[in-house]
Amino acid sequence: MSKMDDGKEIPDFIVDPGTRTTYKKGRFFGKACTYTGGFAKCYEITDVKSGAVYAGKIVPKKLMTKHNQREKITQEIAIHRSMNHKHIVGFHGFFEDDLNIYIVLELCRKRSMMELHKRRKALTEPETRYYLRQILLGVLYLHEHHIIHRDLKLGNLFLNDDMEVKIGDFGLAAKLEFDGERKKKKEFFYFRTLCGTPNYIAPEILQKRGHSYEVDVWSIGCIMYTLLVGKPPFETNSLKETYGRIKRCEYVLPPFLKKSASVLISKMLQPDPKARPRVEELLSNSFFTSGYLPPQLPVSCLTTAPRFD
Ligand SMILES: COc1cc(C(=O)NC2CCN(C)CC2)ccc1Nc1cc2c(cn1)c(C)nn2-c1cc(Cl)cc(-c2ccccc2C(N)=O)c1
Repeated sequence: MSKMDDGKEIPDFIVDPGTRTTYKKGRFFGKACTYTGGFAKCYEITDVKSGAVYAGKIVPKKLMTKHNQREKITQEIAIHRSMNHKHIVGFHGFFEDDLNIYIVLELCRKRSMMELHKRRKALTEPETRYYLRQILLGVLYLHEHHIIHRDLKLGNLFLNDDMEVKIGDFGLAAKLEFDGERKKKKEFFYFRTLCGTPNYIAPEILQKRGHSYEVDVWSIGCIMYTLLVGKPPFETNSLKETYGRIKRCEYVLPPFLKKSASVLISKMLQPDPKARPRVEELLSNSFFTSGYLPPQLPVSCLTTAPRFD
C-alpha cells in the first residue's frame, strides 16, 4: 500500500448496483487534482466475474460541497461516455455509492507519457512524429464532435501495451453548442491555477479572453516542443514568470531542431489563436509527410532511444 494511499474511504470490493458488477480494488496508481483542489484517485480495479482489469477513477463525494462540483463530474462523464475512438481512453461505465463516484476506464498498462518523458527526456524525431500523429487523430475526433479537451498534457496521454496513445481525463473538457462559440469559464481558469503548474495553458485563457478549439492546438505545440527538446517551452521556477512568458509567447527554439519541426512548433505556439492551424491542417504538415513515421514502437522506447536505420 503506497504511503499516498490511505484508501480507507474506498472499500476493497466496489459494487456497481446498475450492472451488479463487483470490482476488486487493486493497486493505487496515483491521484490528480479535481475542481475543488481536492483529490480524486485512480486504482487498478478487476471485475471479479470476468477478470477484466480497468483503471478506476474514484471521486470522493465529500469534495462535492457546492452544487457545481457535482455538475462538473456529470459533465466529464457525459462527454467521455459519448466518445468512441482508438486514441481516446475507453469509457466502460460509472456508478456511485454513499461515499464516492466511480468511473471505470480503459487500463493503459504503460502508464502516461509523463513517465516516458521523465525517463527519456528528449525523444527522437520519428518517435515524436509517431506519438504526435496519434494525439492529433484523437484531438481531430474531439474537435469534429465539438469537444475541446482544454487540459492536454503528458500526464493525460496514456500508453497501452501496444504503445498506442490514449487521450484521457475529460475533467476540464467542454462541448461547444454552436459554431463560433467562445468559452469564458472563469472557474475553469480558477481550477487551472488551483491545481499546480499551468502545464500547457494557452495565453487567451490566462488573459481571460474567450477561447475555443485553438487552446488544444497550443497545448499540442507545447507537447511537441517538450518531446523534442526534453523540457516544456515556458518552464521557469516561478508560476508568475511562466505565466508572463506564456502571455509574451517567449520561448527558445534550440538550433538542433530540424527546420520542419521548428516551423511547426512556431505555427502552434502563436499568441493569436486564429493564426494557429486547425488539427486537420497539422496532420498534413511536412513534419509528418516528409520524415520517417514508425508504424509501431517497441516497448523498449519507454527506457531507451530506438535506432531506425
Ligand atoms: C498499470 O497501469 C498503470 C500503472 C501506474 C503505476 O504503476 N503508477 C505507479 C506510480 C508510482 N507509485 C509509487 C506507484 C504506482 C499508473 C497508471 C497506470 N495506468 C492507467 C492510469 C490511468 C488510466 C489508464 N491507465 C486512466 C484512463 N486514468 N489513469 C489515471 C492515472 C493516474 Cl496516476 C491518475 C488519474 C487521475 C486521478 C484522479 C483524477 C484525474 C486523473 C486523471 N489524470 O485522469 C488517472
